[in-house]
Amino acid sequence: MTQTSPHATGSDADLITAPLTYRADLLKDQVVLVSGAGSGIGKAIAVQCARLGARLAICGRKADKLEATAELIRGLGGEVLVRPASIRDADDVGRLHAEVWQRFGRLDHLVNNAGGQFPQAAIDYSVKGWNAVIDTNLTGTWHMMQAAARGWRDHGTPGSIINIVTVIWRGMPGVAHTCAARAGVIYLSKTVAIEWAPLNIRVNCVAPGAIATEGMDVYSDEAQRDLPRSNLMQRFGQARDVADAVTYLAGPSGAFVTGEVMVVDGGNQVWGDQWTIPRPDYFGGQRP
Ligand SMILES: CCCCCCCCCCC/C=C/C(=O)SCCNC(=O)CCNC(=O)[C@H](O)C(C)(C)COP(=O)(O)OP(=O)(O)OC[C@H]1O[C@@H](n2cnc3c(N)ncnc32)[C@H](O)[C@@H]1OP(=O)(O)O
Ligand SMILES: NC(=O)C1=CN([C@@H]2O[C@H](COP(=O)(O)OP(=O)(O)OC[C@H]3O[C@@H](n4cnc5c(N)ncnc54)[C@H](OP(=O)(O)O)[C@@H]3O)[C@@H](O)[C@H]2O)C=CC1
Repeated sequence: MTQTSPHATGSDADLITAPLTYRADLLKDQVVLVSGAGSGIGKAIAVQCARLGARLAICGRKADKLEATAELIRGLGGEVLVRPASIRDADDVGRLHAEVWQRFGRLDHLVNNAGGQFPQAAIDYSVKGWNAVIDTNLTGTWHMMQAAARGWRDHGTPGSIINIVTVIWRGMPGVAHTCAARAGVIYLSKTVAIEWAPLNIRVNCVAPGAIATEGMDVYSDEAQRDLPRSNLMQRFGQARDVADAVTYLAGPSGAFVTGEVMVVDGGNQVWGDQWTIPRPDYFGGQRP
């Protein structure tokens, strides 16, 4: 993440030195493809996988951001294929996957992290704005999923897909387009988890709540002030919280998990503001 963002979850130094939750050879020699790895959550996932012994392929639209991530990985002694690509371009995605197989001869995990949206009242969406969010988060993710599955089918090897979505269950006013796209990804994932089980492919999602990354800068100051109050922890989560969930699903711990959505939201799902007893000071004190 950029060092200037108020939502930086930690420095590059933190990414490479923070204590690991998992043993350091957990993903030894496995190949992990991470989209959107030039910043925020994707960068944390890519660097953590490298620290766990994986070889990385990373993509995103902006080469300079990817190079910065690659530098960290190489600094750790890791191997990384850097491939600028837009997940919205199916042909480019096909070429990216072919390059991964050519370079490494295998792919073990695909982490579909690339995505994003902008806040706007749904009634005001332009066709172009709607399409940008759906094409990126739903269709782009699908291009990557299908290319990975075809690779595993053609090579006769197992694989796993982990799609980063978000906590859509209560609706999110202001980002209806992304709620639609992520709901699509979740049920796409559950469905192909069934279709692709005979190919030995597991398909799961990780749904983060509010995580401190520079991606948050697209929201107003007011929204950014309120978002940490959207969960029981009353704070932003960290990119590494999401990276740990991804690692759980990629590692041996995830071997019997498929068609699942792992929620990493500090309790956003159960947080509400209806009290039959006085509201504790922790949550802002008595109701007016
Ligand atoms: C409220 C309830 C809260 C509950 C609490 C829940 C807690 C969890 C909340 C977590 C929510 C999730 C957060 C995140 O995901 S943050 C990190 C993600 N990162 C980003 O979102 C990055 C920023 N976004 C983007 O980069 C883009 O939105 C997009 C991903 C779509 C990029 O696509 P593209 O590059 O094609 O986009 P363009 O910039 O070219 O724009 C295309 C058209 O889209 C319209 N548009 C774009 N931005 C805006 C805007 N700010 N307002 C209105 N319209 C916009 C527009 O039509 C663009 O076309 P034009 O430029 O020609 O007009
Ligand atoms: N931060 C949060 O609170 C939450 C985030 N998420 C999701 O997690 C993911 C990561 O978000 P976060 O790290 O916070 O935000 P960032 O904006 O930092 O990361 C998004 C990444 O996606 C890449 N990307 C966007 N469009 C494309 C595309 N068409 N092709 C390839 N790469 C693309 C961007 O790189 P580039 O610009 O170089 O293409 C960028 O690196 C996103 O899907 C986000 O919506 C979900 C829930 C909460």
